[in-house]
Amino acid sequence: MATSDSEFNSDLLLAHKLPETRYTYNERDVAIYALGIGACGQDAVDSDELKFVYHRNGQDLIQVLPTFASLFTLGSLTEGLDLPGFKYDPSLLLHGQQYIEIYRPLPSKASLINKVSLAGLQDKGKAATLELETRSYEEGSGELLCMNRTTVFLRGAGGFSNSSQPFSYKNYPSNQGLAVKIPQRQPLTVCEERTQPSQALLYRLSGDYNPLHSDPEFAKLAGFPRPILHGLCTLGFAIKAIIKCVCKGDPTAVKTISGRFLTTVFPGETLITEMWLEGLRVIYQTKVKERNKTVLAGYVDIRGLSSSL
Ligand SMILES: CCCCCCC[C@@H](O)CC(=O)SCCNC(=O)CCNC(=O)[C@H](O)C(C)(C)COP(=O)(O)OP(=O)(O)OC[C@H]1O[C@@H](n2cnc3c(N)ncnc32)[C@H](O)[C@@H]1OP(=O)(O)O
Repeated sequence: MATSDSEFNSDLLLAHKLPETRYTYNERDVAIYALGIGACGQDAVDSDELKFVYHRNGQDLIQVLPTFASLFTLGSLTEGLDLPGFKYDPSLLLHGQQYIEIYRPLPSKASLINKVSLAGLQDKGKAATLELETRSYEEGSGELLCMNRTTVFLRGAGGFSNSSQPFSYKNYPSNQGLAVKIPQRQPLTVCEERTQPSQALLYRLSGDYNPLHSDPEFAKLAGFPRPILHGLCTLGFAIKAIIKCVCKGDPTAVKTISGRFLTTVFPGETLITEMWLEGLRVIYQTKVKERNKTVLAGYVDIRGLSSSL
């Protein structure tokens, strides 16, 4: 169905095939990512998190945090996505949600081929939400390693369809939603971690160079008093807390990750992640201590439970 709006053409948009992308990484990238989400940032370097940033020559391999998989989508959205039939201003883009399924433990180095497709587009009036699905296959074996579904919230890009029947396209099963109800009872466990004032400058070295996180002038034009933290950096802190507190430090215990970014985080703020267990699902929410605001909420499905819980 094509609408009368000259900017928006759903026929063109839905027929468009997004190009494959490639992502190659090694142990150095894995370590830089882990440092970017605060690994070894709170305790002395002999903490449990050393395995994410260092391994002795010839002994074991560096361990890969499951949220590292979110980087495989770099290149699809961060450099501005050209979609025929749909226009938006990339400087007003905010990361809205992230959903990740991990099918087998992430290797410490790999070369991946990403198949990218449009998973959703919604006209929210003042904004639009755009969802991209990325399936990452290991080059050579062709094995499917993981799937990411990235939702971006495009401020100012809504209102392109009939307001009495706003355009809504979703191309994935409804049971893969992100909706989460935070339990009313006390959390099972809570983890507090301070981000560094330089956190976004460190995190960006993993490949998301969006100036919203580093350039004060750009941040002001985008409506913020100063650069904000990458959503995926906040998500990385939260999931690392779950691995530490619920999964006994085992990053391979994580199967599925979902998170919705509710409010922006500023580098230097303290993140408090509260966790509840429901079967093999960890429901979590992350608050900024200094402003007492919930910034992220979601769930993590795990493969098994540690006996001490
Ligand atoms: C490696 C690949 C990377 C991918 C690219 C990412 C690039 C990065 O560099 C960019 C970033 O990291 S930006 C930083 C992280 N994100 C944020 O800080 C955003 C935080 N969230 C907000 O500010 C608000 O929730 C806000 C502004 C998002 C929405 O708040 P409101 O305007 O108040 O919206 P509201 O009126 O409550 O809802 C309107 C409709 O939108 C839906 N919605 C709300 N929040 C959403 C969110 N976070 N994600 C998806 N949808 C969302 C609501 O459900 C509502 O829809 P409906 O009317 O149908 O219920």
